Amino acid sequence: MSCSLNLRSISYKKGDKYILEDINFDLDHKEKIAIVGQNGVGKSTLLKIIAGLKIATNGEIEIFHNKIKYQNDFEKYRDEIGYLPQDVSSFFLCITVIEDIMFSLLTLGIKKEEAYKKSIEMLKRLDILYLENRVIYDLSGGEQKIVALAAILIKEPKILLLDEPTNALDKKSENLILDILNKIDKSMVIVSHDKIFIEKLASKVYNLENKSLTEIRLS
Ligand SMILES: Nc1ncnc2c1ncn2[C@@H]1O[C@H](COP(=O)(O)OP(=O)(O)OP(=O)(O)O)[C@@H](O)[C@H]1O
Repeated sequence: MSCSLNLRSISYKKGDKYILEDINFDLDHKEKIAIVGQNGVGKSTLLKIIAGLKIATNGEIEIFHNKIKYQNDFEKYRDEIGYLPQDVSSFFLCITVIEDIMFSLLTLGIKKEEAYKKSIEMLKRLDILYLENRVIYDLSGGEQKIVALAAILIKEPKILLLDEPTNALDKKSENLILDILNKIDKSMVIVSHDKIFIEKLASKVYNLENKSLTEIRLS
């Protein structure tokens, strides 16, 4: 089976306490899986380990069947992995919405005119064109979340790691995001407390409890 991600016996220790122990899962190409669990069980920590933002204490990660040995190895996959943090307030690098969305493309070497055109298309797709010239830090939490998602999606990463993509969103925005994510044929790991959202998006659901993952059925 061709996989985007393989996690083998991943553990993570904070101080003298294990937060995660012996975590294993495979994410097939274009598969969408969800991780649920109570507050503080380590869901965000696990996503950060996969994104290369935290180093596992033990265990092994493979990305596209390549073993990640050192944190630097994650650099090779920076453009392939789109990570949406739970709190996006420190996610942005530019002042206005359009600048931030374009920035992702300019760093990929795309010319300014083309980057602008694509960014406008993405804002339209996410129904936030009206935010184009707004200062990001003046936006609501929900608006910031959608802008962050736009900045990630525009780079067309092969793996999406989404931490609570719908918290702070109203029903209309949530449905729009659900529709967009359902249409994206990419591998995804979604952490969410929103069971209805997960049911409509993920083909597998794992519960994180007592430091380990168990596959569950929601209904
Ligand atoms: N920077 C940190 N310093 C100290 N402890 C931390 C830090 N980050 C996370 N933790 C602890 O690690 C544990 C797991 O946190 P994590 O944020 O991964 O949980 P979570 O399952 O994502 O929770 P939530 O559903 O509330 O977002 C918690 O006990 C938390 O207090």
